[in-house]
Amino acid sequence: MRIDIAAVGRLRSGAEADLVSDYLQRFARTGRPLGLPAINVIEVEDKRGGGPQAEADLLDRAIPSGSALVMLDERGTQPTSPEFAERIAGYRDQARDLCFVIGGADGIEPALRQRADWQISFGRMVWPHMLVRVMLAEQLYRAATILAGSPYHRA
Ligand SMILES: C[S@@+](CC[C@H](N)C(=O)[O-])C[C@H]1O[C@@H](n2cnc3c(N)ncnc32)[C@H](O)[C@@H]1O
Repeated sequence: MRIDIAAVGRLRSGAEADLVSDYLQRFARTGRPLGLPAINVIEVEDKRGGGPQAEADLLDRAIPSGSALVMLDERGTQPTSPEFAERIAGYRDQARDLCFVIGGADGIEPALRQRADWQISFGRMVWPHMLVRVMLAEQLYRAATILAGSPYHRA
């Protein structure tokens, strides 16, 4: 199994980059004994201002073929953290590669979005994509702690 996050935009050094790096390191440490691999972040950037279609083309080329696609979108379903963890464990148990997709300022192009195996939302409000990256990294770490039975997730 491999897990990737394919995201539009380059995350420069700063608070968000530090948080993403910290949560992904924690995920790697907690996930290893559970059979969960370290997560790769794939960044794509369209410097010509081609909008969602150009970003979709770049994402399409960057997404590892055969991966189950989990798209981050405010219109998606809102799983609880334990449901999210269970779903990740399910992909692991099927030895299915997994790629999370985060769009750019104008969102994920509709045809690409329709290819999603699962669309998940962090609420109906729109968040900046770099913050969504932090939130996703935290939820992935939380999922690993839930699967490990560790006390991080207290709910
Ligand atoms: C600034 S938002 C784009 C919003 C855009 N209006 C749209 O229609 O998708 C950039 C990206 O952040 C992610 N995002 C923003 N808010 C989100 C939310 N509430 N839940 C899940 N993902 C979100 C999505 O991947 C989105 O493509």
